[in-house]
Amino acid sequence: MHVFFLCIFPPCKGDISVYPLVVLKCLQARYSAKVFYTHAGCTLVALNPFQPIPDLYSLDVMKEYHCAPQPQEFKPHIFIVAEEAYRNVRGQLVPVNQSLVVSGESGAGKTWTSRCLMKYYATVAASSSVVKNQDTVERIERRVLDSNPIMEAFGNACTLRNNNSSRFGKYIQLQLDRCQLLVGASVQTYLLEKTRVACQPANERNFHIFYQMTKGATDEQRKEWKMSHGQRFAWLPNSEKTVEGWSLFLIFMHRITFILHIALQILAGILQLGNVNFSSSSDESQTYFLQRAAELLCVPAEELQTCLRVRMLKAGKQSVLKPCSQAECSVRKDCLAKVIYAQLFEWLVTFINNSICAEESTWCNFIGVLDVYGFECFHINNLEQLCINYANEKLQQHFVAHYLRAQQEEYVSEGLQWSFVKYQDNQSCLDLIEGSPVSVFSLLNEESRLNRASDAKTLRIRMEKELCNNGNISWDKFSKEPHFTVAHYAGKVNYRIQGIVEKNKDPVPPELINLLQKSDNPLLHQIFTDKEADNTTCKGLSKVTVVSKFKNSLESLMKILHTTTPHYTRCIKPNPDCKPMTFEKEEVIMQLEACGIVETIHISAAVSVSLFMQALLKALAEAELDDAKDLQEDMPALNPIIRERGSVQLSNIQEPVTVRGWPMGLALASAPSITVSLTATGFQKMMSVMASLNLPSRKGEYKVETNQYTRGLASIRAQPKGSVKLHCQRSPLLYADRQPGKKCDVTGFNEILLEKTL
Ligand SMILES: Nc1ncnc2c1ncn2[C@@H]1O[C@H](COP(=O)(O)OP(=O)(O)OP(=O)(O)O)[C@@H](O)[C@H]1O
Repeated sequence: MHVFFLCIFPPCKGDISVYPLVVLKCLQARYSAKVFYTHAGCTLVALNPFQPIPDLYSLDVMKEYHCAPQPQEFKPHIFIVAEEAYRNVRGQLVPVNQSLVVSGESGAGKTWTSRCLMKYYATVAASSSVVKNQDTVERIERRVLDSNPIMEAFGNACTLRNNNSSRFGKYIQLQLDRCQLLVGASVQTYLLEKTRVACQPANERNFHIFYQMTKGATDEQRKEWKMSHGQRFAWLPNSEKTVEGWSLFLIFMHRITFILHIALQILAGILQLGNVNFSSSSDESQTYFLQRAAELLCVPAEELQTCLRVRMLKAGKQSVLKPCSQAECSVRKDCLAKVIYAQLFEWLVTFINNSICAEESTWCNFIGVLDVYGFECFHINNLEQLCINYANEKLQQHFVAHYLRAQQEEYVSEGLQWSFVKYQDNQSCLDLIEGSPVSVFSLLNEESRLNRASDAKTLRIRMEKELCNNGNISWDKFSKEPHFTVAHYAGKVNYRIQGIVEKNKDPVPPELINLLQKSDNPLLHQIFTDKEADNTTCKGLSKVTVVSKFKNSLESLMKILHTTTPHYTRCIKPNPDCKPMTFEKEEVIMQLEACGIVETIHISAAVSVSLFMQALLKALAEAELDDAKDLQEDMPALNPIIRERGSVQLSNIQEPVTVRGWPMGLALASAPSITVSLTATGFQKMMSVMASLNLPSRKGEYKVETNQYTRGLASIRAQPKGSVKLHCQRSPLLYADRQPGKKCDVTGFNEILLEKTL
């Protein structure tokens, strides 16, 4: 039997690693032309300009997008995403509720984007009713928008990567009534970085609210907060820098309610607590600050001191008191501050929700905005990064499922067999992290429940033994620090084991909770008494670990996401120094990997090669030629190639070009180059089919249009020695701005590029 080759290859050669580079070039060219938004498949890529762009988000622009018959034909913009979601609700397209998922690394522009989205809805979803019911509408829009700076004051901080970094994730649900008017909102938050209260990384700061208080306090407030002029606080490093959100804080102070005053008094107590030093040489100052802290927290000073200095050990029914070492006292002090701040933040979110949430009977649909931390990989990674990256894995899985579903719908409507395409998703990585019966989380939880100090080396050995069947985990046995490495969809991350179990336990000595429950501060008393009722604090037995709590909250989020129509926006930070108009390629390429854009291209490539082949076969079959059968018999040869993405050579890349006046467009078709063995008969039949199809030919090359199936094009040329070269292209993944009023014809776009290569 002779073996011939059917080569499908795209216009120019390269390999899989070239893809992100082409996307990069396109984004860079657009950035330097001050074009910050780009569509990439079903995702909007948003580059951070790091400077205000006049009129990009003005009221007029909002109206333009809102009123356009086809906003998607306008320049890519966050308002297209906003409007599309809004119209879906209006059209009651199932699923009617929408989720706008905004992701990206710290400083990439997620909060900015979320704010833009909220302002958009506060404008367009209210405008038509202003006349009807001005008071209510004005109030609710304002209240929703006003809740932002309050929450940012408590949950944001100045970090090395962003002067206004959100240290928590949030899902804001904008509630719409039957006429799609904004009638309320609610906020769900995730994983506040509470360690920052008592420990700020070098050159970073504590939460904004503390600086706003120390700078903005009136004399009267200073007195109330027992804060002398110019007093320095150990937990407020870098106080000399400008205070983020200070002007908003002043407005906030004017409108502040009585209960928020009480909350600020508690924060003042935390600041004084931070100045308590347990070294024996500073007994006097210890008493001084401790006294102030106790007064502000409304607890007896001696009891506070005892709680911080003496540990209660349970031995059967007996309790034994044991003095703590200096280091242990500090840990207890930090723990007290963290638990107070975390509970206060939770209370604040409930407080805000109570003031902005509409009554259930008044709203019927919602648009959710999800602003979560992006994938993180630092030099040292701990439990926080594991949780964040786990959340990103979950979201990536959701994104891929959505993306494939969208493609599936398109292809099924075109009569193609979707079942042919199998894609290996990130389930095995999720199994590794959260799966049952054994996973990283289950082992951490088991270890956390044992009543003994955890040993990093022993835990590593246990992990290795229990999880060795999962290919996503590995270990460098020669590393000094015990760690484990997880191969995430966005790259490998090393997690340090030392301290991870303690973080997961997040222990709060019961003595501290008892003390806070006795507080005369009504708010402090309330939040800790309520907590006891819901069993989440450490009264000893029913402690929920950090990963369990996070997993549960993420599962609820995923449940909501699964019932909504998602829209994805990936924010990209073009340089680490937050400089305007500076595009650093290495920085961007890492984020393209981390936000899953590269992964999407891979999937798209795997999908399209399969579908393209099907389309071609279908075209041949529809020409009523039996000969296509032989080709179909050879199709199974494609399966393994498609499944093992690594063996598929991707090489159909075009440089960014200017076509038909579309600036810096990019044709990035997603059909890779593959080699398939055909039988001699198969090859001959294929050639005779080609000849009988009456295709237009140029220089001995045939051009087949398969747009009715794939919106793609192919050109086929018989090669010497009996092989066939097939150029194929599908819809570009990334495309240029579409001209207003003119439908973007992606096929036409490809056609031009194809003509160039013929
Ligand atoms: N579209 C934009 N136009 C102008 N400036 C922007 C835009 N997007 C972001 N910025 C600037 O970038 C800064 C960082 O953005 P933002 O706070 O939204 O990042 P983030 O992704 O939410 O970061 P983190 O995860 O740390 O909270 C903003 O304070 C703002 O100065």
